[in-house]
Amino acid sequence: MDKVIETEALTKRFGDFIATNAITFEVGQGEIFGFLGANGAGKTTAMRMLCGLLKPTSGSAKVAGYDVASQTELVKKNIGYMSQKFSLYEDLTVKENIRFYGGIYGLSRPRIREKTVQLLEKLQITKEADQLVSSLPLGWKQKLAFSIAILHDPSIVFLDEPTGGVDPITRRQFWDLIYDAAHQQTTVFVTTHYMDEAEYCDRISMMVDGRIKALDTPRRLKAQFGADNMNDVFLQLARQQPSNE
Ligand SMILES: Nc1ncnc2c1ncn2[C@@H]1O[C@H](COP(=O)(O)OP(=O)(O)OP(=O)(O)O)[C@@H](O)[C@H]1O
Repeated sequence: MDKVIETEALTKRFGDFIATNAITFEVGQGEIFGFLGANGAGKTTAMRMLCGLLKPTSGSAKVAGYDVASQTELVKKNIGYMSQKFSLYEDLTVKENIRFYGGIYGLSRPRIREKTVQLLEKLQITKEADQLVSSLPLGWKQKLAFSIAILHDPSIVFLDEPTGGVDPITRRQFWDLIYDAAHQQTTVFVTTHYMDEAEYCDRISMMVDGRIKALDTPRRLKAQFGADNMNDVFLQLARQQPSNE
């Protein structure tokens, strides 16, 4: 398995507070890696470091082969990122958003045109191409934001709670797009609060108070914790006493 993310004791402190505490893990090419934890567990902080947006206090990480502290521009070029408040421009049309981000990612005009047609067809929104993004339902915006995050064919895409606020069917459709990307060998690194989504991941890490407390396939985690579902695994981990390691 080619590794596209490798971290070694990656740590972020804010003053005396340790938001991400010496996390070490690897993610392979084409893997769907779920990054789970309660609110405030340190997921967004870790993800921002991996995207080259936040300098680690100590430890190290390589993403797509580049060091996240010293090669931030190369990291950013090789990843896609969809934040919780995904970054589409509401006052631009669907097509204008695609064109805008295609330009930011450095795609040529013909390539942007080609990608636009493909994307609109895939999402079945060709008719809506000239509508303002603000007029689209939330689930469509999420799918559009994801498709735009991978417009430049990055080797990894980071998704920070990409499906918040939509129903299970719409979430399921979103995950079809994730599977497609993974089949094309794009690595998907995803945080979520939804435990049904956790089941869709190849492997999952569970973070508690800045540390990774468990990391494995959903099936093995359930076996390890004697749990029927991921929610149960999550609750068991969250209930454990803080350790003094
Ligand atoms: N810039 C900052 N300065 C100080 N503390 C911060 C800063 N950014 C995050 N924190 C703290 O670090 C902790 C981890 O935050 P983080 O956003 O990484 O958690 P999270 O697991 O992503 O949570 P959520 O699911 O709510 O997004 C929180 O207690 C947060 O208040």
